[in-house]
Amino acid sequence: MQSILSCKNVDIHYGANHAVKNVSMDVVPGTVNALIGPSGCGKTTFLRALNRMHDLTPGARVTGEILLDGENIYRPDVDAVAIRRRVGMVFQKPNPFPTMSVMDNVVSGLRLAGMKNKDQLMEACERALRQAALWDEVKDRLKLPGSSLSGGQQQRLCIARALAVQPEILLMDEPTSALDPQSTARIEDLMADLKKVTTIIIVTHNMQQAGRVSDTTSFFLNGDMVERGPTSDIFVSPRDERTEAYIRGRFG
Ligand SMILES: Nc1ncnc2c1ncn2[C@@H]1O[C@H](COP(=O)(O)OP(=O)(O)OP(=O)(O)O)[C@@H](O)[C@H]1O
Repeated sequence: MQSILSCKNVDIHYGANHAVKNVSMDVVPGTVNALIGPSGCGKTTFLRALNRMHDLTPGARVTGEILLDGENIYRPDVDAVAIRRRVGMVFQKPNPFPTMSVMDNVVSGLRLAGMKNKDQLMEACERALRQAALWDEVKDRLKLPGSSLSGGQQQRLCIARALAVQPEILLMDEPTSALDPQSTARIEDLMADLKKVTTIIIVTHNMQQAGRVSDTTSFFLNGDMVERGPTSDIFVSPRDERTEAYIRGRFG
């Protein structure tokens, strides 16, 4: 199957620190792809390169090619804001706009893109909240501030906000690390449905989570992508002894 995202020889530096080294990977549409590895190995740095978030990081430099539907997202004439609409992001800590209502949070990206029609906005809001498995809990509270929801609901609100603009890819940076086990389980359950509408790349510290939710797993160490493959292969029969040592809990 044709890749939706193709990374070729990607290097990322912060000044003299070579944080990601010559990483290549192809991502198939409609899959969940986990990035795992010990703290500081470059997972988040790599993830943030995939929607040009490093444009906003002083001293960060990305080289190599990152092709979205065959188009290099770093070409000088490509608009980073347009890329971030096509490649959405959910962060570690839920970050809804605190004073905006639930509905305004969800449709904020659509409003920025120029959508004004109230019926269309409402329709898009309901669709995104349903996709994020939050509609039933908030349908009577759409006018309350986003900050009035629980932590787990706020994270699903952020997922809905990211989904509202119908991104081709959703980047998730440890999306459950600030949540309790029950909220974590809800988001993990949600991912199987989300891949029907988008393609997911998720950074996780939690190997059990990677095993539960992902189709492919990539193991990073010291900025190198040591090994990548179907999640079952990586966890059952890794080819590289460093992957094996990590997944057996011998370091990290
Ligand atoms: N904004 C930054 N400026 C300078 N160096 C950075 C910056 N962000 C990360 N680094 C460095 O880049 C390397 C990779 O960090 P990164 O956050 O990508 O690792 P990680 O695998 O996501 O770690 P963790 O699992 O702890 O989040 C580390 O050496 C880190 O100190």
